[in-house]
Amino acid sequence: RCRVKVAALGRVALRLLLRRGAGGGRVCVRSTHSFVFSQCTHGKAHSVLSTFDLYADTHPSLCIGPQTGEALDEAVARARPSRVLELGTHCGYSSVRMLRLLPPGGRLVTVELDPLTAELGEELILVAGFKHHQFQVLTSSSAEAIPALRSSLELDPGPGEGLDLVLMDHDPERYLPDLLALEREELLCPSGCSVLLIHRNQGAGERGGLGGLLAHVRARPGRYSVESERSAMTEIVYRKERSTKGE
Ligand SMILES: C[S@@+](CC[C@H](N)C(=O)[O-])C[C@H]1O[C@@H](n2cnc3c(N)ncnc32)[C@H](O)[C@@H]1O
Repeated sequence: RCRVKVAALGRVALRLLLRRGAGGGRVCVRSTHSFVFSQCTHGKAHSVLSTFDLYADTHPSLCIGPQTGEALDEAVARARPSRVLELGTHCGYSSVRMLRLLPPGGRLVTVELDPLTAELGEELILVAGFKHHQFQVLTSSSAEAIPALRSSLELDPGPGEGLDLVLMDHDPERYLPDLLALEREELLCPSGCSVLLIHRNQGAGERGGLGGLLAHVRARPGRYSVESERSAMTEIVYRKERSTKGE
């Protein structure tokens, strides 16, 4: 009876260890960076991405991963953006995913609050083969970065041109205030801007920060439409040039 109890305890301990290793433990930016840096083929974006995925198979990770990554690839292919803003760089996984799909002359500005994460993320984007004329990492909160974005994006003053795509994967409580700030600063391209919102917890779409944003969007059908909702990503499209009756 004692052997059976010890074996059962062993199984519980193993399950806890595995759960902690694959998802329940703490995300370590340094460990993610050093694994990807040392295991990938430098200069190859696809190798950097698959090495991130390999790491996430056995370690806690905040990267969007391959499934949401595919939904992101499709949204980028549809929008064919030249100017992209990402809020929440982390280690650069989604930055690399988007950069590899941008046309020549395309540019990504990615914003990361934590200085160490921003530094390590920037290094992995360079390791993937991208150059500083293609991307810029801004070490700042989204709230501070947005009012200063016009110069980083090399946009002319005033409306007319702007961001073609925005990926929000930072803090869901900031999704609505940051969208409002992007509108206020006239940074969203008036002829169409895809705004991609990552929601990691199932059902979170209708709660908390993302819920507030979707309520704002649905209340303004002349300006926004919800394009798709799949694989933990909701895509909305902003357009200012069509009829804005009642706004
Ligand atoms: C979930 S991770 C982003 C993962 C990334 N999109 C990927 O797939 O690799 C969120 C990141 O946003 C950063 N962050 C959180 N709040 C932020 C804010 N207000 N402004 C800028 N970055 C923020 C965090 O430090 C973290 O690195």
